[in-house]
Amino acid sequence: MAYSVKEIFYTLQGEGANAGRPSVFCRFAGCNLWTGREEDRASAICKFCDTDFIGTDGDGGGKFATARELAQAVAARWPASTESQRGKSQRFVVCTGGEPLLQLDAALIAALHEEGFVIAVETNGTVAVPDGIDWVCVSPKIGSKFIVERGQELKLVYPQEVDPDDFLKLDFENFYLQPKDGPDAAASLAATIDYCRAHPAWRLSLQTHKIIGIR
Ligand SMILES: C[S@@+](CC[C@H](N)C(=O)[O-])C[C@H]1O[C@@H](n2cnc3c(N)ncnc32)[C@H](O)[C@@H]1O
Ligand SMILES: Nc1nc2[nH]cc(C(=O)O)c2c(=O)[nH]1
Ligand code: SF4
Ligand SMILES: [Mg+2]
Repeated sequence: MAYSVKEIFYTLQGEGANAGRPSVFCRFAGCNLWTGREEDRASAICKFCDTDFIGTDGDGGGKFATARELAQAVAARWPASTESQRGKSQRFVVCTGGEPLLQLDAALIAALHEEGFVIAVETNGTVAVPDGIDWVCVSPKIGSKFIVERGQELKLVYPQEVDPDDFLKLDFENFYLQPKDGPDAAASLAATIDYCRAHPAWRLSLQTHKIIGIR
């Protein structure tokens, strides 16, 4: 199948349990919870998205005809001079979007593994997770049909119209609350800090890339 990719870039994972880890980000175009157009935001299921995921015109973006071609484009972003530290490749790719699981399939998972990558995904939890992904981060959106009940990391944007503790029964290794960025960012941060202090099963996830001014 062909893949539509907004952008591919090398940065540090900013969020959650892998914050600080050098990573290639592969941002797929398109989402099932918002068109990405501002005029549709108010009527979207997911209304607080901070990302431009429309089209394939970003840095390193494009339409890729095969899994192998896309995996090679991801690998080309990993700096060659850093190969094999501490006796092994540190190659790490974060598949995000948009909603990456609308496109990430078995062929692409195999091709990224062949290129030596550990594969992480950032997903909204409405699409079944294919086998073989190494790190699954699920970020539920209230109002959507949530189906992914296990993974490495549940990262809930806060506040939303839900009690976060309702998610603690699910089978995740890490539970993070991430303050909702946007017009009420300061209030969201304060509320998130309060919630974590009162409910210590949760840890604070800051969007550190925004704080330090990288992508
Ligand atoms: C842009 S989404 C793409 C992946 C997937 N569609 C999802 O929602 O998980 C990547 C991450 O950014 C988070 N995010 C999006 N908008 C945000 C905002 N305004 N404030 C904080 N986190 C946000 C999402 O919840 C998700 O964890
Ligand atoms: N540095 C950095 N870390 C991130 N973690 C999740 C992101 C995303 O948009 O999925 C993101 C992003 O856009 N940049
Ligand atoms: S589900 Fe993810 S990509 Fe889609 S609109 Fe929401 S935050 Fe953005
Ligand atoms: Mg982002």
